[in-house]
Amino acid sequence: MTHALSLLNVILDYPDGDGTTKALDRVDLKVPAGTLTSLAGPSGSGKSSLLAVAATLIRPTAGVVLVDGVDATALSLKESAELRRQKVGIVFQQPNLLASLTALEQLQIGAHLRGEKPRDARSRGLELLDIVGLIDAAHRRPHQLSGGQRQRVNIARALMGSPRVLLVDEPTAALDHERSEAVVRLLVQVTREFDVATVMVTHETEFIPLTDAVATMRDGRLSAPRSTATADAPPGVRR
Ligand SMILES: Nc1ncnc2c1ncn2[C@@H]1O[C@H](COP(=O)(O)OP(=O)(O)OP(=O)(O)O)[C@@H](O)[C@H]1O
Repeated sequence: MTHALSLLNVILDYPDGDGTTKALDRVDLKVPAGTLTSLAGPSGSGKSSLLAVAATLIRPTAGVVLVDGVDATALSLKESAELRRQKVGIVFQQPNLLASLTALEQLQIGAHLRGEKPRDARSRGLELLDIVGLIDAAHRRPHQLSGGQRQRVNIARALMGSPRVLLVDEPTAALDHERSEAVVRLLVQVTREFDVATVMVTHETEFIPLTDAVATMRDGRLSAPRSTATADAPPGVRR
């Protein structure tokens, strides 16, 4: 089986006064394309650090990060930025949409920066807005969208560059229960549809059964991912 994302024996030390804080301690994680792994664990356990290393935003102290088979830790900063641009989509907790741009324009701006043809970017943007259920809101600005709709734009924007790896940081933190479940279901759907390897940090354990696997961080150590296929879904959560 090929893994679009692999972290092998990854260590991340942050300087902390005279010593260091071990944010990631010999972490191993392999995420096959087309699957979504939930990342759980208490505050301060290292979840955001893991996402940042997987996103090639932070270089680990030791270990290997393979993105679509390429060792990001062996690249120059410029080369790893290019790898990130081509292969990694990131969905931050807050959508951080630009207030003056429509939903479609939020998607087009990244494509413009990547030098893509405006016409191609427009049609891909519309296709993605359709997939996330926002085709009728394509020309609305952020203040005309609900929190759930803004998060959908955020997800569509992360998919614009056709990433191989999608990293999602607590996408439901600001949403009510119904919208949270819809966003997690959407993430599973796009993971399948675009055959992307997705990692989602979440505190909402009740939605984990909707995803393919779960791994738990504790004090920088990551448990081996466990398939959710046999896990009992909590009442009210349909698989
Ligand atoms: N830039 C930094 N410099 C120094 N220490 C840091 C830095 N970022 C995180 N840490 C430390 O690394 C450890 C892991 O933090 P991290 O933010 O990855 O955890 P987390 O599980 O994402 O927490 P939360 O759920 O609260 O976001 C913590 O001890 C934290 O204090």
